[in-house]
Amino acid sequence: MDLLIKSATIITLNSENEILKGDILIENGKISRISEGIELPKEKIPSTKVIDAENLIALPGFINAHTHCGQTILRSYADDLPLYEWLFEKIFPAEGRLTKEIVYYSSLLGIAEMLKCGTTMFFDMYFHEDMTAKAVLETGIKAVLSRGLQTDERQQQRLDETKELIYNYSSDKIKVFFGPHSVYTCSYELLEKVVELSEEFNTGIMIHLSESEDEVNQCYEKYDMSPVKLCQKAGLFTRPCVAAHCVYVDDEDIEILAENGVTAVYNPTSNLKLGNGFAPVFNLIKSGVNVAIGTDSAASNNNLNILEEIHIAALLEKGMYKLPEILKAQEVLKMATVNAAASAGIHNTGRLQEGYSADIVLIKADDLNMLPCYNPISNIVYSSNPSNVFATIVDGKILYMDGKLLTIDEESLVKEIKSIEKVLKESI
Ligand SMILES: CSC[C@H]1O[C@@H](n2cnc3c(O)ncnc32)[C@H](O)[C@@H]1O
Ligand SMILES: [Zn+2]
Repeated sequence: MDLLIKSATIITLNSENEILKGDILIENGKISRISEGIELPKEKIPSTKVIDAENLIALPGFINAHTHCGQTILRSYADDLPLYEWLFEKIFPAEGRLTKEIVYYSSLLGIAEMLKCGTTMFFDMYFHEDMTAKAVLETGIKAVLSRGLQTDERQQQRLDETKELIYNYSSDKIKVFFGPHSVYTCSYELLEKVVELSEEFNTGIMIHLSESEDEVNQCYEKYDMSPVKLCQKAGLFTRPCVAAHCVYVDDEDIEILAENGVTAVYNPTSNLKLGNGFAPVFNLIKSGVNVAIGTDSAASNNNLNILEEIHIAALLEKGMYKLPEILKAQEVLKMATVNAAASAGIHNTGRLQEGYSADIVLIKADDLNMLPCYNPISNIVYSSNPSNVFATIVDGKILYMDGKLLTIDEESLVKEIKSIEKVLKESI
């Protein structure tokens, strides 16, 4: 069914602060027209659903540029720990117990939460990633997926799984990237191999990069250079590269990221919760680095609420520099939309523009916490929460509307998650 969104307040993100009042016509999953007073021809009326958006704000769907959807099942399993203790002593051993079936339901749980927050696409790194792909296709959300890679006796198997993902799932909905986990879990040779393969398969790379002080110190000890320089040396930045965290990057690192068109993904909550500190977001942007925004996983955040991430991102920088104008609301909104799409070379989403995919979030503008509205962009960044999300639309299909998930059976998902929780409580 086609869609006509009538009389919306439209944040296009096409140009600085462009806000229109008008209609959006969606045909065959694409935005075919944005204009005032669109009238449907008679023959189109039966096949077009009309949404009265007089009290709604329409903007590009949010893109969560770094998460681990299959890890949602470990929410609140290991909290208040530093990164390496959290990862090596708690998370990796627990992940050994996660079956394909668990990762499937965990992915559904993560996707359900993201849809309720207005997310239309996410970047993911995990294992049993074919199960995340299955959940993506069933629910209708979009994703850039990667099988996490590490150096050990199963390194080749993980590379083979990445190739299988590419063969089996690459489509309009799913892009597959190579996902070397980090410089501390991957050998230099593996990093080089990933570059070679990403060239061969004409795809990109996502990696955790310079997340903690320990990572950087160990990298200097082992390689006598920073993680950013090591990745550059291995050739990672000759490919489209999405680097999560980038907390401990010095001026030379930032220049390298900017010159090579690397996207840095800001994960403020995860960085705070794991005690890793604050990424130099202002310096990154000022130096020309493309910055996107991500929640990281529900095991380190502990939610997948991109609206909260946007809010925290906008506030942190102001407080750190004691400069409220340093990171404006519109800039943060771009990180969660346009910039993220650009990071994967996807040029038909992240904006509301004719010809683009209809990946749209509709936000209620007349909820109490959204009133009054002198500036819709400010209200979204500083005032909104997931209860204000009215609809999440991907490729013109409504996946969430008025409190209901339309492609996920929420009741049976809750039952499945509770029974998995029971099993995991006894085994991890
Ligand atoms: C091998 S699949 C991906 C792997 O990444 C782990 N992970 C999740 N969050 C983080 C983080 O912030 N830093 C490093 N690694 C992280 C996840 O548990 C999976 O094992
Ligand atoms: Zn991560």
